[in-house]
Amino acid sequence: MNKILELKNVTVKNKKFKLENINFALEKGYVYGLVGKNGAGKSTLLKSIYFENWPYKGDVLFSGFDIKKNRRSVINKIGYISEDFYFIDDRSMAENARLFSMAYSDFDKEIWEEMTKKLGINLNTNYMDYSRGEKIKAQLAFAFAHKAELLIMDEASAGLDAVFKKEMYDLIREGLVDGLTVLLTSHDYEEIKRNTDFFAVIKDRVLGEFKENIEEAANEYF
Ligand SMILES: Nc1ncnc2c1ncn2[C@@H]1O[C@H](COP(=O)(O)OP(=O)(O)OP(=O)(O)O)[C@@H](O)[C@H]1O
Repeated sequence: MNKILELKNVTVKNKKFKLENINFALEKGYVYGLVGKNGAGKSTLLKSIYFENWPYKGDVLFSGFDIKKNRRSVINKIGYISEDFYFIDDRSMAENARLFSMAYSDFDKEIWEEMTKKLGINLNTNYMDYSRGEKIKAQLAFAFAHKAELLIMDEASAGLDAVFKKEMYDLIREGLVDGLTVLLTSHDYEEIKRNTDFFAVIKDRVLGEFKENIEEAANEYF
């Protein structure tokens, strides 16, 4: 198994909530879906993997490297796509890309220009003036431009129009061929069923195993 992300005995928590004993490994080239009711802990888990200020206990390995010890290089290879991503609100997207690209060693300006053009992103608009869908488009283009190997997508597709949703999953499918891996959450059962290869359910503060059969996973959910 060519593991891109592995969690070993991980505990994530915030002031009111704890998810313990999380163990899973994601193989490269697949889409993994996390399912769970509102408040189940999906975002807490994803934020803890990506953001330094969401500490966890246990080991999180990216391509075998401990994230805590190799944060800078690992973050270069992860695209985090959600409302929580941190572009600067009162700067244009062009300025945001200029500033943020400095932190990404593999940022490819040509891919950025090609993707933003393809997705119809107006780079002169301030980030805060984008609609929710436009923000997600910009984040996705940015992640592809810095050659992310893992996309963590927290409710990224919520509220997207049908055309962009299809475009987004088409881009993901193309990326999978080159070894991209995606870990996503969504509340849209049909969408997650159509676009995800493995599913895991968080229920009663426990994360179940990733399974190929969504019906089986969903039995635990409903
Ligand atoms: N910063 C925080 N401080 C305190 N409690 C928090 C914080 N963030 C989340 N929580 C609580 O932790 C629990 C898990 O929340 P989380 O956002 O991870 O769930 P979720 O599965 O992503 O939910 P949703 O599907 O509604 O987005 C909830 O009870 C929530 O109220």
